[in-house]
Amino acid sequence: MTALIEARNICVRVGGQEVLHDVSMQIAPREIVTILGPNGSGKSTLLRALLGILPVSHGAVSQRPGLRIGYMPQKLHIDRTMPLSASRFLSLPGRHTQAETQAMLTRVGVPEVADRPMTGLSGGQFQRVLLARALLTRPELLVLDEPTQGLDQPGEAAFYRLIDEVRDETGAAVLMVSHDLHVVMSASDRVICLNGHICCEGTPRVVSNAPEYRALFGLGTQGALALYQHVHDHDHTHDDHTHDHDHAHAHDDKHGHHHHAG
Ligand SMILES: Nc1ncnc2c1ncn2[C@@H]1O[C@H](COP(=O)(O)OP(=O)(O)OP(=O)(O)O)[C@@H](O)[C@H]1O
Repeated sequence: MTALIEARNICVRVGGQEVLHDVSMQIAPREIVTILGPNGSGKSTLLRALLGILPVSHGAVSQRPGLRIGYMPQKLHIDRTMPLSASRFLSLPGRHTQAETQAMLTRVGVPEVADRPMTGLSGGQFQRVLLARALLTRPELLVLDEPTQGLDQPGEAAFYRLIDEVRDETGAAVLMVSHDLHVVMSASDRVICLNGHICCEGTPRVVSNAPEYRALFGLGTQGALALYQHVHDHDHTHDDHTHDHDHAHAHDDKHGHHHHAG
């Protein structure tokens, strides 16, 4: 298989409830794919199922053999009573040398935090250290769960630029969850709109014009829609439909082969 990672018709149950139903997706090398969806729509669950942290109740997940993944989780609890410096934090999982951790902190733009305690870092510094940790494994796939949480808008934009640079430098594919429609729409090759199942997917342009996406995000999408209205190709074929089974697909997307009923 050419995909780095693939889910085929997976269902995932959490706490006795089916959180994901019949989800199929795959990530190709070098792609930046973003999962969008309301709170509780199963985004983190999908990442965790793809990573093999959560079992699937139906379907299958496969990874390319030997695939190296760097994972940045949504939440990471650091014990406040334990004085843990950023460089020590980075050296722990993979036994990286101080030179390696320092070089990575420099790469992600926070060389000054090496000797500072993790609990004393700002939100933006903390997220960059988490990215550095994910990058130290030299991943072919970076999995980022809401990587810009707690960042202000300039911080967020800078973080997405950094991710884009990293992809260009290392060739890693990126799969991330984000709520920031503006940045997501401009920084992703492909967007997957999730609400327990895949509602629509495709290039940002296709998804931002999909009725499922608009229904899911309602008025909150005005900014992102305004941003893309003027560039979209005025293909309004989907807008004319009123029934529920009109799922948008990316016509210019070689991976857009999913046909899910609502
Ligand atoms: N440990 C758990 N026990 C019971 N239910 C859970 C557990 N973890 C998650 N869930 C439920 O599974 C559903 C999906 O959760 P998930 O965290 O994947 O959503 P999400 O889309 O990432 O949400 P958010 O945008 O708020 O981070 C939610 O309804 C949540 O309440």
